[in-house]
Amino acid sequence: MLEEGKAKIVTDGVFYNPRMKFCRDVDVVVFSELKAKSYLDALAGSGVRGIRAMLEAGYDNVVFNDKNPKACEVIRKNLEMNGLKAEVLCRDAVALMRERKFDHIDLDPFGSPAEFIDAACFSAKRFLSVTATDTAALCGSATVSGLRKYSSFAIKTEFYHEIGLRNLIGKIAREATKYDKSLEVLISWAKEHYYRVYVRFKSSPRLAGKLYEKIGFLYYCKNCLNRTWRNFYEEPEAVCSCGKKFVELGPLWLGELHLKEFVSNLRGEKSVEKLLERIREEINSVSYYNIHAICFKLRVSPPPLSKIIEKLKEIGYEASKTRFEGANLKTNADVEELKNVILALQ
Ligand SMILES: C[S@@+](CC[C@H](N)C(=O)[O-])C[C@H]1O[C@@H](n2cnc3c(N)ncnc32)[C@H](O)[C@@H]1O
Repeated sequence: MLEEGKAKIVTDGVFYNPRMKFCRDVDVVVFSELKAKSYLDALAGSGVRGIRAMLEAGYDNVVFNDKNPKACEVIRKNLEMNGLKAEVLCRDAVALMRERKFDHIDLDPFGSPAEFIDAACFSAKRFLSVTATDTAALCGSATVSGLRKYSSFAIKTEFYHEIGLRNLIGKIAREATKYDKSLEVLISWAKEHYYRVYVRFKSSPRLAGKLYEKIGFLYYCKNCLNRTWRNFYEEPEAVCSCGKKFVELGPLWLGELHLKEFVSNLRGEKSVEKLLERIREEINSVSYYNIHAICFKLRVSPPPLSKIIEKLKEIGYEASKTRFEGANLKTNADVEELKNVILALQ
């Protein structure tokens, strides 16, 4: 028997990844704030996510689903062991989500969530939370997989984590609008081998059309590392100010990666709070700069990140660390201004 949070679980050979504990720790903090009226753990495995939602986030109308009969047997055992009662279904998740609606749906698949997103956007009344572990397809390392799964073009850049997260949200947003749903991103993050996104839907054909002001293309210059972005209603950009052609990445989500008011209300234990703090600090900008990549171009050694941020702020720009792992910063200064700051710090 294992213990995770307040849950006691057995796995009996059914999938359970202890490395995802942190993800579920954040879940209980986020779910407590959502207070959903019904919840579908669509790809439940051992049921640990839904069980923790019941024990730690006050969720009481929970449906567990997994197409693997062995998983369903384990979920029933785990519910009983934790003194809980809930409906357990052994269905194909897509078929189930086409038949029934839920206030909150969680998708936590093996690899890509792509095949489930359409039905989840149809079925989820208010909230959808999604994990993706096919980071190569999302972030541009596997361009053709990204096209196949997400109908979005990406190449490997030095800000690939953000491309991956924006690619995933972009897919959810595009699938939602055909059901006349708009969305806002409550919180999202990238860690190790996965991305995690929580969105809130709003039904409105007008707002669904307006959502394309937050979906579009990022233009990236491999020569000088400049980037800019345009939404679907704006004229595309072809050439960088350095004279080289831009590479066009997308469609991607260009909107906020979290909702300030929502994140400011969340409180977690130490490691969760560390992530929340980084998210709260991060300024709103579509892509981060990786300091090592810029210094490599400039053939200089990287100054401390905090010094660059301090200097940018001193001369009137916004600047912050990011939620993404690595020597990254966000700023409203353009790449040439950032390069000047780095050179001045040598
Ligand atoms: C990554 S595991 C879920 C892990 C679990 N959510 C957790 O937090 O530990 C994915 C689960 O999805 C189930 N699954 C895969 N395809 C499915 C489908 N089309 N419908 C329902 N369940 C499916 C698998 O049997 C597997 O148990």
